[in-house]
Parts: sequence; structure tokens; C-alpha cells
Amino acid sequence: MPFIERLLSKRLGKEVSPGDMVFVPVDLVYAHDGTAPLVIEVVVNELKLEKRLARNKAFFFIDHASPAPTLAAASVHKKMREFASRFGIGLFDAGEGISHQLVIESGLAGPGEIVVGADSHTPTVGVTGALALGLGSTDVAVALSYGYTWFTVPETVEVVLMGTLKHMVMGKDVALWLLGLKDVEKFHGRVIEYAGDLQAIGLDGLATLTNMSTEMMAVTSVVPPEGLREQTNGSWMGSDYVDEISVQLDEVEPMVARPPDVFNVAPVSSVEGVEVDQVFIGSCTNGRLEDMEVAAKIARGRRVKSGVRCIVAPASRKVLLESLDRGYIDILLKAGCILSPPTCGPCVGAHMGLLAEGEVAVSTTNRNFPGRMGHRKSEVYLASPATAMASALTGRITDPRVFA
Ligand SMILES: CC(C)[C@H](C(=O)O)[C@@H](O)C(=O)O
Ligand code: SF4
Repeated sequence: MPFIERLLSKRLGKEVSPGDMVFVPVDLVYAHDGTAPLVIEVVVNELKLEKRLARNKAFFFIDHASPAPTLAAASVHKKMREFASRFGIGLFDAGEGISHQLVIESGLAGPGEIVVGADSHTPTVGVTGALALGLGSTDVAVALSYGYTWFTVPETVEVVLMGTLKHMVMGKDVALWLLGLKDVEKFHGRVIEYAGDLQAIGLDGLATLTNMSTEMMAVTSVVPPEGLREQTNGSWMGSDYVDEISVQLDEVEPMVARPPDVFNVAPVSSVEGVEVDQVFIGSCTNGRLEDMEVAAKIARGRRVKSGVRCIVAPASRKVLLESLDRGYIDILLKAGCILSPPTCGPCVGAHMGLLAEGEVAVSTTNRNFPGRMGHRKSEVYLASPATAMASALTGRITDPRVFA
């Protein structure tokens, strides 16, 4: 029986199957400066509450346009701080990092928990073994106020990872490989459950995979905690996986998603040589320690190509501090990278590195539709931090294995 169905059956004390409408308690609810204004508006003006009736964990994150680049952002942040303090909501202020990363590394979510976030990449948190749903601000306002949410239980597709990754191939390349599948539609509206040789990708890489389940059109994805997966013990008969996809990890090459969308996937080798103006290494997709490590290893003793801006934004203060301790930041700064505070920034074209008309970027983020990172006529190639750093050094899209 798929993990999510077991989780829900356990929480509700009765067997749950795909298609069932469930009403469930929410353990953690969160929003950020892009979505909290509407959450606040609903709580205050629609629900007309003066305090939270729920006792679940609730957090606000100031991460999207942070530290405030405009007066409008500054006023949103101020409103969030005031509301959080009045309603007993925890706050991660500017500089702490990106919501999903902070939820994972601060242990705010764990196996078997139900998490609701006002952000489409909340499924990243599925790496902890939680059921993590990205909902609209209105639904999040309800979960924040009353502690419950409801949805129709989705079917689950199992993705079995087999073997090991080749040198310089990362979780991001596996995510892009999955997006390039002809039958990527299989994931649409379903849950993706990862199984198999999970350690071959590691937790940071698995978080990249759960993060990009949003682009795969899945409702969410989950990495069942080791052992738990096998504990079916026959007591829940229930349904099974609706589909299964195996990935031979050693067949995955460094990949890119070419503009204008995430499904336009190709091996890096097929686009090598495309000139780039900017490289961005960061975001909730690839701003973790492993990503900083790979970028630093490639950049060590080398220089970013003149004329290329290479922006590096660790996803959290913790990642930044650990990267500093390990010497990665020193290497990256000496290589000519620009260090950004932990923020979404350029990922969403908010600040800290927008693209001008006609410019081309290689980015470790998760979306590349026209205008995502700046001008509508700029172009974004999504890639792993290894490919991004290699491309920053040569000024052209480059297979990272040339620096191996
Ligand atoms: C601003 C926010 C609503 C948005 C999302 O939910 O995805 C952002 O994080 C993004 O990545 O585009
Ligand atoms: S880093 Fe990018 S994808 Fe992630 S939450 Fe921020 S804007 Fe969204």
C-alpha cells in the first residue's frame, strides 16, 4: 500500500483509498511574503478571527523579496511581523533562508506528519516523510486558523531509483530526466513515492527531486523514511501503486531543461557552447550544502569567465555558515562569484539578479518559462549546480565532466 495511504489511514484510524475525500488535522502550516498577505486578509477580513483557534505549528517566512528591495515589500514584511506576533505564529525573518529548506533543516516536519504551505514547492518537504501539500492562501488561512484541511486522496506512482549516479551527475539531473519522459503525464495529479537506492542520491539530492515534483505536475511526492516503507505487515490491504517507473541511475547524463519550459529536456552535450550572461546557483531546488560543495569543487583555483555574473545564494543561514566553515564560500568568492544572502531572489525574478532582454542564464532553479527570471525575452536553461558552475567558468553551457 502506498505510503501516503498508510499515513492517512493511520492518522484517521480507518482505511483510506484513492478517490476518498478526507478531512485531516494539519501538523504544520506556513506561508511566506509572497502569499502571507492574502492569508492575513482571509483570517482578518473573511474569517474575522482575533486569535488562532488551531494549536498546530505555524510559521511565516520572509524569503521571496528579502531583505526588502522595495517599499511595497518592506510594508508586507512589517505587516507579517505584526500579524505573526499577534497570532502566535513563528517567524523566520530576512536572511534566515527559504521556507522549504528551513522547514526541513529545522526539523519542523517529520515522518507521518501533514504539512500545508502556501507555496507550490511545499512538496519539497516530502523528503522528510511528511505528506506536504502546497495550497492556495485561502486554504492555508483555514488550516492556520482551525488546524484542518481536506482533499481527495490521490493515486501514487512509485519511482524506483536503481544503481549509482555517474561522476558529476546529481539529483537535479534525475529530476530533469524524469521531466523529459515521454509519459511524464503519468505523474499528473498523483503522488510520487521514491524507493530503491535512495542513498545513491542522498538527502540533498532527494530534496531536489521532491521539490521538482511540482513541475512534474504531481500533487506531491514523498520519500518514506527507511524501514517504514516495508512495514506494511499485511494489516492494511488497500490499493497498490497505480504505476511504477524505474530509473537506472548510471544511465542518467548531465541534463538541461531548455527554454521555454521544464519539459524541453536534453542532455547538456546537445546544447554545449550556448553563450551565457548569468549563472544562478541557489533556490529551494539547489541551494543546499551538497550544491555548494559541488560548485566549490569545480570552481577551486579557477575564475568565472569575464562578462558572466555567477550568483550563489545558499538556501539558508545554516547552509551559508556550513559552507563558510568548509571553505566553499572562500573558493567561490575568489573565483569571482557574487554571494547573495539566503533568499529566493533571482529564482522568481524578484531581486538580486534579474535578466535583461535577450540575456541567457543557466540556473539551478525549477522554472524557466518566459519572464521567470526577468525580461520576457530572456532565456533560462535549468541545470544542476555542477553544470551551472562549469558553464560559469567557460561562459558557455558546459558539461561539468570536463572539469572532473
Ligand atoms: C510566490 C509563490 C506563490 C510561488 C509559488 O508558489 O510557486 C513562488 O515560490 C514560485 O516559485 O513561483
Ligand atoms: S526559491 Fe524559487 S521556487 Fe523556491 S520558493 Fe523561492 S521562488 Fe519559489
